[in-house]
Amino acid sequence: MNTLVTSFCRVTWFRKPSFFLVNNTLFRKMASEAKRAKLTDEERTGTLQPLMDKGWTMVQGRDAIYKEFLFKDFNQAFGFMTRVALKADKMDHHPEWFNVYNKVQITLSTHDVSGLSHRDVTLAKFIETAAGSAKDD
Ligand SMILES: C[C@H](O)[C@H](O)[C@H]1CNC2=NC(N)=NC(=O)C2=N1
Repeated sequence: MNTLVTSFCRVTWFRKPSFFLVNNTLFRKMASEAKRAKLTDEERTGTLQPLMDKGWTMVQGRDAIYKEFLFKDFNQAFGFMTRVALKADKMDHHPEWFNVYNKVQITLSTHDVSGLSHRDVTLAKFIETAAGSAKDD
């Protein structure tokens, strides 16, 4: 725990769980709840379109996104899944996925709000990067 005190403000930062107090107002928790709130219509246009351009599609009958990834072999696919799994656990946000040999099918949605949230967008962006680097394995 770290505390910074100036004449007008007192900031206390807790490492685990990571949140901070500014003049006794709890911040990180609010930010974390906002990340798990359902995306608004305005947020969807800005954040989902770049993912759709990369091949993500909306799941029929569900507020969720989906993409299939193909790799050279199982080794490459599993390397990719390992990177994603570590990130997902750090975020406390887990994908629904299915793997056979070199194929990984991924559905992202936020179960707590029964729909898409900022966490899905963050994880999808990470997945795109991880898929790119897995091809170098
Ligand atoms: C208790 C725990 O924080 C929740 O169950 C987390 C775990 N991982 C999760 N993953 C996903 N995709 N959606 C969630 O709402 C979610 N919630």
